[in-house]
Amino acid sequence: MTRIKVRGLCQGYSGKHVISDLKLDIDRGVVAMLGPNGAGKSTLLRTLATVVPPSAGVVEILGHDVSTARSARAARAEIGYLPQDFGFLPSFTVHEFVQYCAWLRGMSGKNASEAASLAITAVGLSDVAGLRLRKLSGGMLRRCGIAQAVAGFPEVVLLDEPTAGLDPVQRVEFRALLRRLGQSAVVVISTHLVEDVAAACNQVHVLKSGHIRFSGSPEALAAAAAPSAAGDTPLERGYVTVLEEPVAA
Ligand SMILES: Nc1ncnc2c1ncn2[C@@H]1O[C@H](COP(=O)(O)OP(=O)(O)OP(=O)(O)O)[C@@H](O)[C@H]1O
Repeated sequence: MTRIKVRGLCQGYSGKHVISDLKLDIDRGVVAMLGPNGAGKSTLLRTLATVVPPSAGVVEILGHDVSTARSARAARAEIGYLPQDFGFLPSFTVHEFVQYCAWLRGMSGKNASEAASLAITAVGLSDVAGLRLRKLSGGMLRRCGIAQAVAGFPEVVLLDEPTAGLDPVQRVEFRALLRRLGQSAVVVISTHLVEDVAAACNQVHVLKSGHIRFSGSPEALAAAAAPSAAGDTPLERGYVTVLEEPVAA
């Protein structure tokens, strides 16, 4: 089943489109939205998360067309979302916060509590589960944000720059978590980091100026590299090549 289906999506701010006529089908696995600053990655994830309705076009999440409030609500129960600017409640403990976010998605209190414990363990925060969020470091807060997105193992997980602020060991552990999640859920991450794509993603879409410039496997992106392209790895060179290719008129 196509769990995320996008057709003719336009999205923007103050009447100016930052995403134009975008088409996307995502069935399973870990999928990267890779692109430079301002490409429209966060705008796309926000739209998939049903935070904002599409300006034009169709977005279907698990078969729900999210343009109406009712079907957006139905989809939201199965979406875990980590926004780029992740707001948190400083006086909540880690466990209370993750449980609260799971409860907001419609889980009962007991199930939400169990789901929170599992998610907190998955991101390596069990030792600080009782600590208030205002006491956490930036990297720990980011992991708490990831925990709330994956609590209860929703079918669709959307993570906006999830590895920002993580140290190298946490990043490696997080990629392993992504691979585990991707076995049952659709996981979409936005990132600037080709290392994240190489280590954890089955599929990558390169986004530039609101258009998809490449869709395929990380291996196919590496294979697209021009011999003269800048970059330290084949994947970086493939990414740079795709970004620099002229757009067909
Ligand atoms: N709330 C907003 N109001 C007005 N313009 C916005 C808003 N959010 C984003 N934009 C603009 O939309 C464009 C796409 O931004 P977006 O944050 O989606 O890109 P991005 O690929 O996620 O970038 P980054 O990697 O820097 O986070 C940018 O030109 C940005 O300035």
